[in-house]
Amino acid sequence: MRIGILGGTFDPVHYGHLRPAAEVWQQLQLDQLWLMPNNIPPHKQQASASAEQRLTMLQLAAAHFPQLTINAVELERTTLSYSVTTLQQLRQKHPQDMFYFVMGTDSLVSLTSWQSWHELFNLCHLVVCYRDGWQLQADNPLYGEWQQRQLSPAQHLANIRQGRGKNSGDIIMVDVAPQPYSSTALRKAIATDDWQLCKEAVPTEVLDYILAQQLYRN
Ligand SMILES: Nc1ncnc2c1ncn2[C@@H]1O[C@H](COP(=O)(O)OP(=O)(O)OP(=O)(O)O)[C@@H](O)[C@H]1O
Ligand SMILES: O=C(O)c1ccc[n+]([C@@H]2O[C@H](COP(=O)([O-])O)[C@@H](O)[C@H]2O)c1
Repeated sequence: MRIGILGGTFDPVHYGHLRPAAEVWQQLQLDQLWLMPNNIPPHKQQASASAEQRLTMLQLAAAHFPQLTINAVELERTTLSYSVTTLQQLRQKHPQDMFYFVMGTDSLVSLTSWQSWHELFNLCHLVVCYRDGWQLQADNPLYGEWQQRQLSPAQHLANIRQGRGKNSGDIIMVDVAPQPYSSTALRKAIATDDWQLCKEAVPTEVLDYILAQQLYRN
C-alpha cells in the first residue's frame, strides 16, 4: 500500500490540515492517509490541550473526511515525537508499504533542524503542501537537496507506472488550495471570542467540543 502521513500537534486541528491532506490523498492516488498526532512536539512548547483532547478533536474532524484515518502510534511513546523514530518503527512493521510524510512549506524550510533529517529520505517520500507566506529560499541548507529531489505528483506517478519509482527520497510538491489558518491564530481567536474565524476554520463538532471542554480560553 501507499500511505500518506500528516503528522502534527493539532492543537487544535483545522481545515489547513484536513483539506490539504484530502487533496494529497487524491492527487497522489494514495491508498490511505493517516493523521498522526504527536505526543511531545520536538520543536514546540507542549500543546495546550491534552493528547486525549487533541485525539478526540481529530476523530470528530475526520468523520467528515472518509479518506482520512487517524494513527495514534506516537501517543504511545513518552519521548520526543521524532518523525525519524516513527518512520523507522512503521517501516519495520509494514515492510511492504511505501510511506509519504506530508508537511506544509513552513515545516520544509526548517527540515534540516529535525532529528537525523537526512535519514528521512531513506524511509519515506516527502510531500510538501503550499502554506501562505512560506517558501524555500536559495540560501536554505536544504535547497540543493530539494532541487535534486523535487517532483510534481504527475512526474512521481509516471515514474511508478513506468517501473522507475523509488521507495523513498522524492520531494513531491503538491499544489493545494491555500488554507489561511493556523492553530496559533485559532487559539488566539478562541481566547478573544473571535468566533467568525473559528467557524470558518474548524468543523462545527470540533468547535462544540472546544467550547464544552473550555479549551484555549486563556
Ligand atoms: N494552513 C495550512 N496549510 C498547509 N499546511 C499546514 C497548514 N497548517 C498546518 N499545516 C501543516 O500541518 C502540519 C501540522 O501542523 P500543526 O499541527 O503544527 O499546525 P499549525 O497550525 O502549524 O500549529 P501552530 O500554529 O500551533 O504552530 C505541519 O506540517 C504544517 O506545516
Ligand atoms: O523529527 C523531528 O525532529 C521533528 C521536528 C519538528 C516537527 N516534527 C514533526 O512534524 C510534524 C509537524 O510538527 P509541528 O511541530 O508543526 O506540529 C509533527 O509530526 C512533528 O512531530 C518532527
